[in-house]
Amino acid sequence: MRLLVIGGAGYVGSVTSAVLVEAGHEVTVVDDLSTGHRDAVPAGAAFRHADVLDQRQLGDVLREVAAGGPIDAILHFAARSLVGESVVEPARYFRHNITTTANLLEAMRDHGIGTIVFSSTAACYGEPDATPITEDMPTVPTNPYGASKLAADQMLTFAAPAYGIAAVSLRYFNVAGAYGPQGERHEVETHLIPRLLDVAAGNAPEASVFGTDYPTPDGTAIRDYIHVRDLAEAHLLALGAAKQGEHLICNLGTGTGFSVYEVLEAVRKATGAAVPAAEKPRRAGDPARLVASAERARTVLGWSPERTELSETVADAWAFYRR
Ligand SMILES: NC(=O)c1ccc[n+]([C@@H]2O[C@H](COP(=O)([O-])OP(=O)(O)OC[C@H]3O[C@@H](n4cnc5c(N)ncnc54)[C@H](O)[C@@H]3O)[C@@H](O)[C@H]2O)c1
Ligand SMILES: O=c1ccn([C@@H]2O[C@H](COP(=O)(O)OP(=O)(O)O[C@H]3O[C@H](CO)[C@H](O)[C@H](O)[C@H]3O)[C@@H](O)[C@H]2O)c(=O)[nH]1
Repeated sequence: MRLLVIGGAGYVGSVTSAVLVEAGHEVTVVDDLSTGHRDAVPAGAAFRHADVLDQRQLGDVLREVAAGGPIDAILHFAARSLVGESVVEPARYFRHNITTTANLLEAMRDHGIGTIVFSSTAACYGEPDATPITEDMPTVPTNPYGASKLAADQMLTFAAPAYGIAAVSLRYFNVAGAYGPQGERHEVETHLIPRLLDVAAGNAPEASVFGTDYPTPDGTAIRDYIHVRDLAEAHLLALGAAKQGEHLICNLGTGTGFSVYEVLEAVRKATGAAVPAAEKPRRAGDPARLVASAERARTVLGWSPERTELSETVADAWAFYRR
């Protein structure tokens, strides 16, 4: 397939681009490098620098790429995705995450592009009453980031039949790990594993454990850490499963949760470093427990995660960090 990967210079987008290229697809990455890196784009993919918030820039890229042959599908990873920042800049988050999606959907209609795979998030569910989380549970986001992603999902639900396109939203839980030279490299890093690796490497003095009074066995928050390589495979399967006029939503997680203390232990083991950690108050808006049911992804996409050992995921992240 001829594919456009919007946001393919970022963490998840670069790993997925590498897997798509390996599978024999023709990939063009479109990215404004606002949080991504030019050198993260795999060698076998073409690159176009453009901001998809700007319809003119997007139109220029589409015309240029389509001149070489029809575009079969778009994978849309581009977003503002820092939960804490979204709480202080809600309008910016809504504008970015909704407008990028709206621009891409209208461009698909205008250029006859039939399929979109969208990066959605577990943050759409907010504070669920129960785990594992299935796609039919209530979506009540607790922060503007999750709300803006949910709004984009809803846009896809209406746009799929209206424009006759095939849409798939993949709701990632906590993405972790790396795939060779592609990994997590955010300038502003809020995610647990890379922050712990910073301490292990001596680049930060001490780790923070946000909240030790959650109703969980050890008092720290539980998350479902999905290996980025497994996540990338799901995008390949989603391209095959997408149906014209329909919007499919699938959770992607392992179905197993680990607490912050368990992740800290895994990082200490993988790195051999002491990783001193201080107990801090809860981070605003953090749910106690987010664990996916990936049953729908299993049955509809034929997907199942293969890298479910936390130790392996952390070891891959550490190997990338040390490069
Ligand atoms: N990392 C996670 O744990 C996680 C979890 C759930 C969902 N997600 C979603 O997955 C997607 C990818 O996340 P990530 O961690 O790889 O983020 P990232 O910031 O590493 O990647 C996003 C990429 O999009 C590019 N981009 C942003 N705005 C753009 C624009 N207007 N035009 C062109 N390019 C633009 C950035 O430069 C960057 O390369 C996001 O949509 C995020 O909301 C991530
Ligand atoms: O230094 C840290 C960083 C994080 N945490 C804790 O570790 C857990 C995981 O935090 P992350 O920041 O790694 O990830 P989140 O669970 O906040 O992820 C949320 O935000 C992500 C985007 O940033 C995704 O959208 C994801 O689906 C959504 O649940 C949370 O309990 C957090 O409080 C710490 O204790 N110390």
